[in-house]
Order: sequence, then C-alpha cells, then structure tokens
Amino acid sequence: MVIFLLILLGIPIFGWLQYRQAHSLENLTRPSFSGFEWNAFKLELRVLSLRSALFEAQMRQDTPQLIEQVSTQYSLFFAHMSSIDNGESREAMQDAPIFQTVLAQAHAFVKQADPVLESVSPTPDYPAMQLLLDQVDSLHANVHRLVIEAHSRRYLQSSQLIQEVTALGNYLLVLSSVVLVLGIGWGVSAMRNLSLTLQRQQQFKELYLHSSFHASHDFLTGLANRRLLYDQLQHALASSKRHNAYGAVILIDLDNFKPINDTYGHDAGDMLLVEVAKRMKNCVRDVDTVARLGGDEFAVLLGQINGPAEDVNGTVSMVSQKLLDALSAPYLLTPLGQKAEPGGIRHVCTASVGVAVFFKDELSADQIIKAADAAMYRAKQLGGNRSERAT
Ligand SMILES: Nc1nc2c(ncn2[C@@H]2O[C@H](COP(=O)(O)OP(=O)(O)OP(=O)(O)O)[C@@H](O)[C@H]2O)c(=O)[nH]1
Repeated sequence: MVIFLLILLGIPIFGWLQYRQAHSLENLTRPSFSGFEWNAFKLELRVLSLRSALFEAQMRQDTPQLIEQVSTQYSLFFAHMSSIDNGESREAMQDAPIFQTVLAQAHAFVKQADPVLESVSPTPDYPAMQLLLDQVDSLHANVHRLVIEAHSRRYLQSSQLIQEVTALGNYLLVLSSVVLVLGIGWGVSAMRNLSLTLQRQQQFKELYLHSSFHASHDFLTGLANRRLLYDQLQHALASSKRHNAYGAVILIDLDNFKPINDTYGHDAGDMLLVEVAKRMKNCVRDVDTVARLGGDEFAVLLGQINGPAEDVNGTVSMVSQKLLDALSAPYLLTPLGQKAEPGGIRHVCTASVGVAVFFKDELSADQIIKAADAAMYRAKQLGGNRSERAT
C-alpha cells in the first residue's frame, strides 16, 4: 500500500522534473549574441572603417569629401564609444580587463583626434593624419584582442554548457531506466527527452568545435598559428600532388627584435609584431598563408606556384626578397602613453629567412618545416638580413 502511494505521488513529481529539464535545455540551446560579443564586433567594424577612411584621406591627399568621410566615420565611432560608455552594454562588458584598456585607449584617441580633425579642412595636416592612422592601428590591435576574447568567452561558455548538458543527459538516463523498470507510461516520454538531450548534446559539441577561431589563430596578430600552418601545409602537399605544382615554406625570424622590448617595453614590441604581420601580408597573395609560430618567428606558405622549376625558383626568390625589404624598413611606433620620445619610437630590425621548396609529397610537412628552419638558422649565422635556401 505504502509503495503504491509513493509511486502515485512520485509520478507527478517526476513529470514536473521532466518538464523543468526540458525547459532548461531549451534555454541552454538557444543561441544568442551576448552584448559583450556584439559590441566588440560593432566596435571592430567601426574602427576598421575609420582606419580605411583615414588611410584613403592620407593617400589621396586631395578631396574635401574624403576629409568629410573621415569626420563622419569619426563621429560614428565616437557615438558608438559613448553609447558603450553610457549604455547597458557596459555592464556586460566591463568585467573584461581588455575592455577597460580599449575604452581608455579610445578616449585618448578621441582627445587627440579632435583638434586634428578640426584642422584638416581646408588644408589637411597629413603628418597629423599619419599619427592618427598609427593610433587607429594600435586601437585596432586591441579591439581585435577584445573580439578574440569575446570568442574565447563563447567557447568557454559552450564547453561549460556541454558539461551541463552531459550531466543532465546522464541524469535523465538513470531516471528513465528506473521509470522503465517500474513499467510506468512516463518511461516513453523520458526516453523521448533522452534522445532530445543527446541530440542537443551533439549540437553543442558542433558549436564547440566551430568556435575554434582562437585555437587556430595567433592572439596578438590575428595570423594563422603553427597548428593552422601545418593543416594548410598538408592541404598544399595534397594539392601539389594533384596538380603537379610546386609550393614553398618561408620561415622568418626577426633579427634585433629583443632590444625594443628591453628598451621600450612589451607594448612597443607587440606593436612592432603587429606591424610585421601587416607588412608580411602585403608581400604575398591572399591565397597564401602567413603564420606566427611564436615570439618573433613567422612563416609564409606559398601554395600552388605554377610553372617550371626555374620560374618557381625565381618566384620564391622574388617573394623572399620582397619580405626582406619590407621587414627591414624602419618601424615608427607610437604606443599610447609613450613618453620617452615625443616623435614616437624608431626601430630598425631585419629578418633572417629560410626557404624550402616542395613538390608533390616528396617530403612530409615536418621535413619541409625542418629544412626551412635549418636554412633560416644558416641565414642568421651568416649575419641575418638575408635569405638561404634549404639544401
Ligand atoms: N613584445 C613581445 N615580445 C615577445 C613576444 N613573444 C616573445 N617575445 C620576446 O621576443 C624575444 C625574442 O628573442 P630573440 O629571438 O633572441 O630576439 P632577437 O633580438 O631578434 O635575436 P635573434 O633572433 O638572435 O636575432 C624575447 O625577448 C621574447 O621575450 C610577444 O608576444 N610580444
């Protein structure tokens, strides 16, 4: 009798529990952009358009419309900053330390930009524009970090959710087994919920895998990281085999990088690395991969290089020389808060370059990277600012 009463009472309680679980799963699975993420993206877009407007204005040096465009972009940027500063979204973002840095940097930028933009019409002050452009670049690097941090949060959140969903799934499994053993009709609905849970668990796993941007990119420069370079190299080897085309890996290690860290601090070193990344990307095609392997070591993967071996050698030498020239040009850096040198920091550093050409899958990815590394080491031993080919 007592057992019968317990089962009778247990059924509605169990039903209620099922209902709660189904609903909490609904909430867990609903994808949403957090205010943090959304604002980070909007800010990055705004800084990017501000940058390109400033850049155009500087390049063309003529039309008042461009100055107008810069001013418009600037006002939009300013409006966006103020809305973040005052609005609800700040609540969501303020616990991220990087957000505070970006906000402070943006305010410093706005303070500096105001008088410049007032003076640009009708005779633009181009050195001042250049200064603004540098500031926007530095701001952009930080906003980029903010976006990556937003990605990471999403990633962490989803991995946490996977654990939660897995725990719920296990709980449901035990409950439904008990209910099935008791032979109660609720077992059917429990099983349905279980399969729903497992399905959602799978969706979360996919979400988790897809938010892997930060797992394959370098945090500072946004370039591919070592792992992505290896993946791309594997693809390039397969494609080289299919199309009978050559390819090459160029490893680049900066010479004389450490002194900038030692003299001006890591912020200045970081700015230089961001500038190096930008210069390297300008030297190659969009289809080629530029990666940062760590510290001051970078790599370029030239995918399909068409033509006979002599032409391929010519192309690879041309790209290596282009990289050497681009990287050895002086770096003019203006980290915010830098007081030591009013005109900014001028630093010269060259690069040591090692090249390994590959054809089909004669060598493995590891062997190619090792060969390029040995050639790069030779270039460094020979005094740097030069390129050596793998033997
Ligand atoms: N600013 C900054 N510095 C870094 C980062 N990662 C590594 N480093 C520094 O980069 C430096 C690399 O050292 P080295 O390779 O000896 O520098 P180098 O002066 O170019 O020396 P050679 O390569 O021998 O020509 C070290 O001081 C590291 O602390 C980073 O993300 N940011």
